[in-house]
Amino acid sequence: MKLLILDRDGVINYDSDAYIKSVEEWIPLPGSIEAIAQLSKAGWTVAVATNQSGIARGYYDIATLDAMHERLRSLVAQQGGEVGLIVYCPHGPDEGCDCRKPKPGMLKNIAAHYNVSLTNLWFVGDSLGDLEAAKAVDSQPVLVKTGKGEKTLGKTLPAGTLIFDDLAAIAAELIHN
Ligand SMILES: O=P(O)(O)OC[C@@H](O)[C@H]1O[C@@H](OP(=O)(O)O)[C@@H](O)[C@@H](O)[C@@H]1O
Ligand SMILES: [Mg+2]
Ligand SMILES: [Zn+2]
Repeated sequence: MKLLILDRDGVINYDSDAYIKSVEEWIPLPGSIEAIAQLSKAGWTVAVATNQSGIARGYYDIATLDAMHERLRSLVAQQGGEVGLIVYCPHGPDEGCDCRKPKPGMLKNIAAHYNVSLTNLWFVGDSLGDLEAAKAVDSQPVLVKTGKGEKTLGKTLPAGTLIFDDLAAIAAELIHN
């Protein structure tokens, strides 16, 4: 099956150093909803793996997070597509969980859900931790320049990292090649 895993903040929606704390603050990046819908209609399953330490920090609750993801699903459905499994890490950096990126726990979870190999599976992110999570399980790290991507570009990237301007460019590449 054609499975693509996306980071959320900075890839699908605008990110903020103050966290995305409400549905109102959850604003899709230009072209991202269309890109997901087009990928979905082209036979791709689009899943999401997102760190949400704002839960542990008390900035917002699970119900609010679920409402953001319902909004994402609704917007993509309005364009004739659908969003696959959305997995999040609600823990803080000091809790030592197995799911917080750069650990690959969420990627493993999603691959197991769909019963597919992680090898060379594209994982799209804007932060170095996203790319490192992909590398840790021999998936393909893919950096977008949106969100924190431009800043991440200045760091040492995992070997073989692919770089795209945004999610729309990735959709064009995957659908037309
Ligand atoms: O990019 P994804 O994984 O979808 O989500 C990132 C968010 O959970 C937040 O992650 C935080 O990092 P810390 O969790 O505080 O290290 C900060 O980078 C925030 O700016 C950001 O909104
Ligand atoms: Mg991000
Ligand atoms: Zn976690």
